Amino acid sequence: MNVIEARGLRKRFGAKVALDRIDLSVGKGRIVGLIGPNGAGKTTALNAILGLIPFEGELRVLGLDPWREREALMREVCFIADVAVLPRWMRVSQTLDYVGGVHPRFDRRRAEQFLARTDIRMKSRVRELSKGMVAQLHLALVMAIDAKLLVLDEPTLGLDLLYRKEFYISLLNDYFDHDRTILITTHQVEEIQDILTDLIFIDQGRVVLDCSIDAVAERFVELMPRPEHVEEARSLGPVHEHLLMGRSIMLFDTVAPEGLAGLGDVRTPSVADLFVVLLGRHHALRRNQTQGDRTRGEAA
Ligand SMILES: Nc1ncnc2c1ncn2[C@@H]1O[C@H](COP(=O)(O)OP(=O)(O)OP(=O)(O)O)[C@@H](O)[C@H]1O
Repeated sequence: MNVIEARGLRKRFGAKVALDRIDLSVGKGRIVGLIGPNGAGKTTALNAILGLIPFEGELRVLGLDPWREREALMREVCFIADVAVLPRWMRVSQTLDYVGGVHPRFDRRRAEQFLARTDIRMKSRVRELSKGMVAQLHLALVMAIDAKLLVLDEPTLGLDLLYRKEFYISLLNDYFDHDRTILITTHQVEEIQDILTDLIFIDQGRVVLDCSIDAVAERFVELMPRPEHVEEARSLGPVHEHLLMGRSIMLFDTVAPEGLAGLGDVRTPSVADLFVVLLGRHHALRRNQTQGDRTRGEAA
């Protein structure tokens, strides 16, 4: 059974379609990056998965309908939101008391062990902590809950580079195992690409790419052809080409790398480069569709 299974998932806010019939399958033991520009529908997708909003279409999370069976789902799921806040008047020890009181799967000792490795003191009040420390405390609370699915919506927003790195290292070393699944949204793709097992690009409520990181390496190749081979490389149909310091850089989709290697330097594109190219194509496609619809409308 997949941890998340969506078929034709749709969410409208009035006339605005935030999710446009998307399909998703996320298996156990995966670390999935849900990547998209502002307004793409990421938070809406997470909210549907967490049972926070009603939706159209089919959606199962850990075999449950998140909207109808939210209570049961909440026992198995943890969540850090981009607007995550902890009560500022509480002492750190009281936040542990609180989560211990409301969540049957909270292991207080685990949270304490994690916090012992930070500069956070049990007696401090939340308002005395820096933004990075609040994120660490939040992570300590969440990681001490024995959940099957952890959902992180921009968890490192506003943190400096060191805290961001530390956050993801802790997540991998202290939390992740192959029985758990992590779903992360972030705009800082470069920082998480090494920890992801899967990538989902979403734009304007639609899934633009859904594949494993291993499949990305098999499917996409970036080529910097030697000047004498530029035309030959072009004839192989790159999905994108741009110039960098006078040299052509081409992106190929499902073209055997062996055929390209003789033409220049090949490498796997970074997730950020792939994102820019695929999103650009998706925008152009949607623009053409809209123009086509308009022209057909006028003709009719
Ligand atoms: N409660 C709401 N009422 C009306 N429109 C909404 C609501 N929530 C989201 N939307 C719209 O749905 C679309 C998707 O929003 P969403 O917050 O899911 O995007 P996002 O990918 O998380 O963006 P960001 O990266 O900026 O957080 C946007 O156009 C947004 O304006």
